[in-house]
Amino acid sequence: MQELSTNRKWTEMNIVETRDLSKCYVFDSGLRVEALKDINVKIEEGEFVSFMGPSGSGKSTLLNIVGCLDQPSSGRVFIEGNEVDYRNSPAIVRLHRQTIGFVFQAFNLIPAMDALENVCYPMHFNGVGRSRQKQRASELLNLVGLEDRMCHLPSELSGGEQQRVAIARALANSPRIILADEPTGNLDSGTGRKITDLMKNINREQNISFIVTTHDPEMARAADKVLKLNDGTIII
Ligand SMILES: Nc1ncnc2c1ncn2[C@@H]1O[C@H](COP(=O)(O)OP(=O)(O)OP(=O)(O)O)[C@@H](O)[C@H]1O
Repeated sequence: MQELSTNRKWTEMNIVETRDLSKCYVFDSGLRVEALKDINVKIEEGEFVSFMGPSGSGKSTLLNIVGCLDQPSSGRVFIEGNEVDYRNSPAIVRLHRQTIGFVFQAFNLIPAMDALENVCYPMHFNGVGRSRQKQRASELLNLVGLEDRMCHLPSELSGGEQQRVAIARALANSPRIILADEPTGNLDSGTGRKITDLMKNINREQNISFIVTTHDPEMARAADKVLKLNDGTIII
């Protein structure tokens, strides 16, 4: 009883929390890669947090586990105070539809859909009406500076423009958390700054928590908190 009430207190202020989270990849050869070792992080609602660290330090692995795209080897993850059960597929789908938005490093846009339709797509699964989908998608594409590219296919957009569509798509269902892997990594510095400002404005205005892996000092400066990883552990 006492343990339960302590757990509740610990989680209620945090939108994301990990406890002793570890990830170990084991290969057929017997080789083990300890990508994460006993990670404990607490991210408050509305916080903008950056994960920084050298290549291979575990940033993407941590982001993917928090985003329920991958499972930990051991340890626990709490989203909005609820422990994630990685075996409960319907619950994971709900988290992906309603709570967590993603920006992937490789964009992951649907090639046959234009920019507007790519942003509409996640809203379709949340039962948003067609005209509202188009209105919101159009507003979001305006926000990321692509008002004159709405009818372009991904193949007709630059890498930077595709990433901006991906950011607009991540915002489509007004998630509580956006997880972004190097969101400005493929943008020129001016566009990157606009995207950083946009993310920060949305973070402030809508109280959406952002967790971002980045090497970009501008993005790190925009963060409320920077967590530095090295060799699978948090060093700050
Ligand atoms: N699917 C996988 N199978 C085996 N090892 C993996 C896998 N994914 C990541 N790793 C290993 O886990 C460690 C952490 O990788 P991760 O991609 O999380 O690092 P990162 O900090 O995001 O790096 P980068 O900045 O280059 O993207 C690395 O040693 C990597 O080789």
